[in-house]
Amino acid sequence: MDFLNFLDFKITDLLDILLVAILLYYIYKLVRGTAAVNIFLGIVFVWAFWKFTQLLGMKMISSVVGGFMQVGLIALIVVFQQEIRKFLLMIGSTNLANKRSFGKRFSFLKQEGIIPDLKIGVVLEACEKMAKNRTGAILVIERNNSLDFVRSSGDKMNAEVNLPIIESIFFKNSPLHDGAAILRGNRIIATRVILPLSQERNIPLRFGLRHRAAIGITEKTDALALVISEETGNISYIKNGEFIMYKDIKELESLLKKDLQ
Ligand SMILES: Nc1ncnc2c1ncn2[C@@H]1O[C@H](COP(=O)(O)OP(=O)(O)OP(=O)(O)O)[C@@H](O)[C@H]1O
Repeated sequence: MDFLNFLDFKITDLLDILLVAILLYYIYKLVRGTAAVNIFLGIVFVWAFWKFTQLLGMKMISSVVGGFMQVGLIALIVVFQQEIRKFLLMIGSTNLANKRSFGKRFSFLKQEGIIPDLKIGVVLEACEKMAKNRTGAILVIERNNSLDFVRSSGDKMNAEVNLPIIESIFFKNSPLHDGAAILRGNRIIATRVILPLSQERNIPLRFGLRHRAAIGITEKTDALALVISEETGNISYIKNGEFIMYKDIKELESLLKKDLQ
């Protein structure tokens, strides 16, 4: 009854499947919308062709393609160098001390001590005011992945989140208004930050660099972004590289509360 062996399903098998699923999800997240998808499909095609020629016993062509596949691993590292970098960055920048439940117990791991929770109401009030005045802004809210790797591209700050500070950062004539502000808990930890731009090709043309930058950082990390459009005064909520729709500011507030729990 060898064919029934697959019924011998252990808990480690379940864990195995789960880990592969998570790995595939992260790979998908990294390559989505980039040229890497086409390269990956190209590799799959060459591999399928190689197996096909082997099956038909076409020795010469299969040894040529086989030779190519043998150096495949090195080629993969070269071709996917950017994606591998991002993947390692994503894992390496996971800030365990920032995890809400975990972090409260292990807050001594953080150099800056216990960080108070973000006052979402204050942030949204500032967003509404800026939207009314057509002041463009990007606020990036850190969650579990540390944003230190982008923080260094801007100016460090350590100010409590409050309405006048947010408004004055993004005030058009302020020297700080360009780029993004990063929030960690209830503190603004950087301004004028340059975010990585998303390479996604399906972003509607009406969205420019500000929105592309917010999509970029939320694709690469688990941060949340609020973007105020200078052109339309719309407040966009961006998570996992996608625009999250909401009806009104109350709904946005509850979405943010949920995502920051
Ligand atoms: N990589 C980046 N990181 C952070 N901020 C950026 C980045 N690129 C552009 N910005 C910000 O976006 C501003 C330009 O916005 P742009 O008009 O291109 O975007 P938009 O998405 O159309 O927004 P809006 O609707 O406000 O016009 C810049 O002045 C700068 O402050």
